[in-house]
Amino acid sequence: MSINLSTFIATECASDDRHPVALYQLIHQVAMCCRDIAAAVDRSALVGTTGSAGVDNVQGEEQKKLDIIANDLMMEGTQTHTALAAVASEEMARISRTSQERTAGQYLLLFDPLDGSSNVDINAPVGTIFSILKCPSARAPATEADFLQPGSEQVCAGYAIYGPATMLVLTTGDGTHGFTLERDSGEFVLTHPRMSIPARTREFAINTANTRHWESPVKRYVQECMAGTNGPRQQDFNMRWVAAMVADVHRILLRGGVFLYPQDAREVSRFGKLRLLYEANPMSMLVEQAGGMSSTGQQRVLEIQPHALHQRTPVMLGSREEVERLENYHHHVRRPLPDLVDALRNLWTEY
Ligand SMILES: O=P(O)(O)OC[C@H]1O[C@](O)(COP(=O)(O)O)[C@@H](O)[C@@H]1O
Ligand SMILES: [Mg+2]
Ligand SMILES: [Mg+2]
Repeated sequence: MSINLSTFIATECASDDRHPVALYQLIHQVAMCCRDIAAAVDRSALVGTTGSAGVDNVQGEEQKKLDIIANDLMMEGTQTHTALAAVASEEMARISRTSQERTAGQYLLLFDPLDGSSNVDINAPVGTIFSILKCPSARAPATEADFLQPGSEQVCAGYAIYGPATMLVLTTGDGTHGFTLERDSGEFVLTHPRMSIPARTREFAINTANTRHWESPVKRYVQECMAGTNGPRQQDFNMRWVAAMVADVHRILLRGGVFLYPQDAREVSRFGKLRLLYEANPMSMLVEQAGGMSSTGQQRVLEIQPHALHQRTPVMLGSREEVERLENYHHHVRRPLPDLVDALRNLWTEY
């Protein structure tokens, strides 16, 4: 007998003494928003919603029409949820407080409404990434500072992938579970319980067009993979890059591999490309819950203390042995005054 998302949530909820029912209701609501976004992506070529919206977002990146539509669907679908105090999105400069009266035990929702949105116009996979945190201030209106919690504080992380099939993958800290949308019934059906990333892999994912901008540990790692059976790794590797983090991470959850978006010499002021709070943190929790690892090369992603809502970070995640190897390569390189360099870089990002 198949288990759908509602049944799964009811069962989890009944056996969970860590989280209240309200959290599971919120997760279900976010899943329904993802279902609406899947439908919007599905019909985009038919109704003229592919292409650029002609404006930039807060990150200075071009917004696609579907970035805005996906953001609106998430906002509209969650605004009235009583368990939600405030929302932060890649597409919004500031946080948005919900219309709910502030009560104790509410949550904060963070999301990247459409990840990999440049794939929309070529009918390649895109997705939605989300993260849920407890709101620390019980009575006062939620503030941006409330969102600046390390990823280890997340109570739920997940993504939806809009590919040949729509899937929802989520964790509340007890394994990573995948559901497939059955289009006729509109139900998410549990198809991938307790996903598990193999510790070893021979597949890596990185945008090699940026090779000349990487730091030496990443150059070394990729060169060794590319050297194949003739190199120090003595085995051939395969390379994949979908240019949508959801799709690359999804592949890793299903068959292993390692995904890298490292620090880039061109991006000193941005300290990596991917956003910590609504890309790197949720993906890191999902990967760790599936037995993998996630690191900046220097530290566990989930232990980074955020200082800004749209902060960026280097990310290396996936099969444990490969991420450990990457960390070792980074630890062998002496960085000049690393703390001072990081502090200056962070200040630059913030102002
Ligand atoms: O185009 P690049 O530099 O290869 O970057 C691809 C990366 O950028 C992202 O598309 C960023 O996500 P957004 O589309 O949400 O901005 C990741 O999903 C992906 O891994
Ligand atoms: Mg993204
Ligand atoms: Mg996006």
